[in-house]
Amino acid sequence: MTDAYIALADGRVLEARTRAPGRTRGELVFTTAYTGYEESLTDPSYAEQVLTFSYPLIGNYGVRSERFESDRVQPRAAIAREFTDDVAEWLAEEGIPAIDHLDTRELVTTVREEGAMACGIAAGEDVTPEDAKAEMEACKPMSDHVDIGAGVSVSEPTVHEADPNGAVDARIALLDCGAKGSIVESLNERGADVHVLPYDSTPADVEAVDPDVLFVSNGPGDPENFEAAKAVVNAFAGDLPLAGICLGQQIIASALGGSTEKMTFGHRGVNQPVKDLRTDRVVMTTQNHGYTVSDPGPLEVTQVNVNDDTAEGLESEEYGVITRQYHPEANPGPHDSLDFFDDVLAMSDSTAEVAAD
Ligand SMILES: NC(=O)CC[C@H](N)C(=O)O
Repeated sequence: MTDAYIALADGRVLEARTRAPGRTRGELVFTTAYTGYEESLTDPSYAEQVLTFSYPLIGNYGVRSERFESDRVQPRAAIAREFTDDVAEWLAEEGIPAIDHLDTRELVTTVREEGAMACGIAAGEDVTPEDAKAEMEACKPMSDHVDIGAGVSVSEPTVHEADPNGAVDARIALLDCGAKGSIVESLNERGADVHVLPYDSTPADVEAVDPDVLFVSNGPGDPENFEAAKAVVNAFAGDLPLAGICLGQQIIASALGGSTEKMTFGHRGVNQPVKDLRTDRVVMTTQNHGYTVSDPGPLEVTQVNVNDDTAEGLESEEYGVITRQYHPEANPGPHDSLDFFDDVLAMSDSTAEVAAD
């Protein structure tokens, strides 16, 4: 039954079935992840996007909040060939439109060829193709969401205490530009206290924490719009070890004089091959990004994507920087690169002291 429409920026309108009603708009992207739909749907990096799953059946092992990466569903809408009732009910409760029974292969091929694009969705009783088109026409380009961090960051500093059995003793200031919960957990379980700070914190706010490492999180939107975070990175570069994941890598590179650019359709999935240029070792990684570092500035590109050679890891001994474009914390996806967190904590003085004891 057709009771839903998706209008694409290329002028087409596709018919679908409503699984959760509503009207909305966003940047149409796809993930090839075949597992981890709860984690993906709660990843704050998907804010202002409409997420299409290329894997055809989404929801076949239920919905459990233990697997959530934040406290709500983050994309503006979700699309699959088929959603189970569990997922459809969850999305409906959250007020997130969901549609299925459309040819998602066609949608994914379109995005691969034409790039991530504006779309509009109208789902539910009495909607028309014109409703979907009106939503699409009101959709802003991602770079116009200049204050996107405000919707996904903590509003007050929040402390997540270390697991007392963790191997290290360190304090991390995590600039929360839309952080996934697993990043905090990965640091806590190794023994680091994590002070989560608002995305627009000042250098003085970071100073107040007196951290061993400044960590810039993942997050949605165009990295060039995170002016406050770039200023914080600049204030501490060379004085404090710096680490970043995804948006964090982009912000750190840009702050230190490099640059970023938008990719055609980005990398979203759980089997992106990344090669470490120093060891020639390739690991499978989880990814979710639409921008990339095009110029690393003073940082060295230490890891690249095997498919398209884009920068996956940046480091600098001089500045004390280690960043990743992919998601070492996994969730969803492979655990092959969890040692990133050990490498980050090895940069902190207190780790060195503990190790020397
Ligand atoms: N997962 C992320 O941190 C994404 C970073 C950035 N918003 C991008 O799309 O490239």
